[in-house]
Amino acid sequence: MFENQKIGLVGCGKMGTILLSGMLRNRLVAESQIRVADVVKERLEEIHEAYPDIVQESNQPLARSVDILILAVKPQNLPELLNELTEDIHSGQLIVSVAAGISTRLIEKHLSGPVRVVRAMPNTPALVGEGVTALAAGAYATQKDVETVARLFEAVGLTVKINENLMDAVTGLSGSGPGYVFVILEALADAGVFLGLPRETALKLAAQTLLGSAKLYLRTGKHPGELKDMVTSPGGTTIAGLKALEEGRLRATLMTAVEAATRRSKVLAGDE
Ligand SMILES: NC(=O)C1=CN([C@@H]2O[C@H](COP(=O)(O)OP(=O)(O)OC[C@H]3O[C@@H](n4cnc5c(N)ncnc54)[C@H](O)[C@@H]3O)[C@@H](O)[C@H]2O)C=CC1
Ligand SMILES: O=C(O)[C@@H]1CCC=N1
Repeated sequence: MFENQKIGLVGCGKMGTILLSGMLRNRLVAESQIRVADVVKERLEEIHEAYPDIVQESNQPLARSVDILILAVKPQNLPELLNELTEDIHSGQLIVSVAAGISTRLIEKHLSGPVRVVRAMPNTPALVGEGVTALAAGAYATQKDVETVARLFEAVGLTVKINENLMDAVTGLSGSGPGYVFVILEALADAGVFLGLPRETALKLAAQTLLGSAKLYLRTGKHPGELKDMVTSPGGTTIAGLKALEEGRLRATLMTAVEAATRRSKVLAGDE
């Protein structure tokens, strides 16, 4: 599908390189089809060591020469980058932005003429091919463009298509979600350690329990409440633990966390 297409990546930080390695691992594209740019020389040196056939260029010539341009700089750096690239990006290209909180409308406003923009919100489990990425089309992007971008992100996990007005909520839930899950993982392991388990064993038990439970949900499609009931014997151990979770307001706390991150995404967008 990407044969003969040139893919450009501006911003080779955490998310940019996760995507890069996923695309290459899955042989969606060859190294020689990729152009990368970053303002930090060390990042480019690391990429050259790992992928010697990837072409390195500065932002403007890169933006001019590629078919698909992925923008993976921090949201705070994106407006300035778009100003730099206004004259280079043209209507024949497909632009992909992973920046939290930056709308396709804002990106389109910085560009001259109608440019097809698709916004993506991936997450870090993409590093091991288990990410989830939400995709939304800008004003000029077609469903086919969204499908094209989905193919790229399927190299690093699942994809979902959404309306862009829900993108801040996605950012608060799955974009930021790995942060919450690692705190939960660490807390479960701490509990095991408190009760005498070796740290390594406790972490393995906790991590596989999270992974297995998530898979059980995804594979069976059963309601989470039903799966919870499956493990909860009357008068047993789980219900005692669940009561403590309710007393600690775990559900409300998680909902507040997602809400706070969503609000922050809106602030980054300048919506609040
Ligand atoms: N890290 C994460 O979990 C997720 C990040 N994102 C989004 O991905 C984007 C990148 O985030 P990270 O990779 O975490 O940040 P990062 O700081 O690791 O990477 C950003 C890279 O962009 C480079 N850069 C900055 N200004 C530049 C410019 N003008 N030209 C070329 N390169 C430039 C930096 O040197 C850096 O290597 C952000 O917009 C963020 O909102 C989206 C989903 C998840
Ligand atoms: O914390 C952040 O702003 C980025 C966006 C989603 C995940 N990490």
